Amino acid sequence: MGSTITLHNVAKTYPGGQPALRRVSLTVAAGEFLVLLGPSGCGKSTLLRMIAGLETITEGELHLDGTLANDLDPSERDTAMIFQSFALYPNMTAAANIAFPLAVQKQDPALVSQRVESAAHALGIGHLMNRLPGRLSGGERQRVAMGRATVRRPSVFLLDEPLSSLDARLRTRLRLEILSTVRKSGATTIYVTHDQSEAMALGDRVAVLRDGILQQVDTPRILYTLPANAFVASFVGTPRISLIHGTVHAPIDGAMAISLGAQQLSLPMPLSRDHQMLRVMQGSPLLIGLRPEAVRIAEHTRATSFERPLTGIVEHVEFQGHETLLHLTVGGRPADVPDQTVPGPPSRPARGSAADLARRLAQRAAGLSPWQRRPSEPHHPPATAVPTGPRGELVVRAGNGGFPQRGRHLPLLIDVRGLFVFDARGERVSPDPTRIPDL
Ligand SMILES: Nc1ncnc2c1ncn2[C@@H]1O[C@H](COP(=O)(O)OP(=O)(O)OP(=O)(O)O)[C@@H](O)[C@H]1O
Repeated sequence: MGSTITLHNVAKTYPGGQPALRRVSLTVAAGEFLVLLGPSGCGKSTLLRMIAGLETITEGELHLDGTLANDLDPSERDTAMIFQSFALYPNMTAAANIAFPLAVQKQDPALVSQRVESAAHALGIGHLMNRLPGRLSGGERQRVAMGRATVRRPSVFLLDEPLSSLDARLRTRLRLEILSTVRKSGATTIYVTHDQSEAMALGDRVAVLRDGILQQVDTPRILYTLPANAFVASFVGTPRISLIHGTVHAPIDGAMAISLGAQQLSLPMPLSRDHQMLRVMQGSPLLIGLRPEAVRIAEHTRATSFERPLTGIVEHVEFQGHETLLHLTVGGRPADVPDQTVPGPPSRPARGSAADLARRLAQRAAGLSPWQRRPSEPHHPPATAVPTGPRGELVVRAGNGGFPQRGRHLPLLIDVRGLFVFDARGERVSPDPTRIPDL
């Protein structure tokens, strides 16, 4: 059975260096498959190596099954670690390599050969058992390495980009084999990768790291649908979410709208609770996030009650084989993910009834002087308007209606229920904000 791994405010600073990890708190349940995801240098390997006992912990506590493990020797932790470049013993056959950890423990030879056989069978390498590593392909060697790690039946598997040196097809196949092998063993697994599609495919939950700070730990579905911030939103999902600078227009006596620069999206009435909250963001710089599935290419007359019209100009056509992506100019300014800020305590929990929120919003609106109120503006320009601004800031999937030429004007419909709104720090304010700003 797998161990529970608990990190409590764990930090790491290498001698003479910047902090590689800052106060990371995380619990991995027994038997869970957790993926650590983040860009190069964000601290993934450091965290894994600290759990394995290969790196000291500067601050904080690591518990394995409830026991403080900061100072335990690696051999006392019952973990097995697999690296990208896992070295096999070159002069030993695949079978001897797999058997090695048990041979060192002087286990009963009958048990050893039974375990080796079962590991080889599970990994589909039974026919390679008499070969030396030099006569195996990269993928076969990695399977032997997996066999060597699983044969001891550890409580915890720590996998550090084990497949990144393999080609895409083999990677996809082997990751399924890894998943099934560790699932069968019941061990707790932490799998490091910078490949978001691998993370989404494998993880029961995915922990996203950036600059040594844990951004979010959630199931792949929640990471995608409710990213905590613009960094997570842009790191997870292919094609990447389009982020555009925007503002909220909230006239007292008119419909609320989100401005994307040259064009606007009016919000459906009655306003949803999420959209009501956006009223208080009026005047603040925001990042508007649109995933391709919130946008369709269709005549404006075909809009449903949740869709709003926009016009885009085709800037670039990207053929991907299984799909074609269009990069469109809509007259907005593309936004970068804001720089990392160390998360502080929430300013105010986003709880409270919708009625309470509405009352506070009404109070705020009543306090505005007339010159602060904006006249209502048209919600979108005529379809013929040519947006200006930087190029190709909105990425959408081309439908089956052929691939439009560069420069062509396309009618778009945006499902405003699929809008993401982030504040200037990059934190999500819609949908379902994790904090609400002071009114
Ligand atoms: N032994 C070391 N001494 C000093 N600094 C180190 C050491 N190992 C890592 N670092 C630094 O700590 C930070 C985190 O490194 P780490 O290897 O954990 O990142 P990573 O997310 O695993 O990166 P990658 O995906 O490129 O392997 C980086 O800034 C790195 O330069």
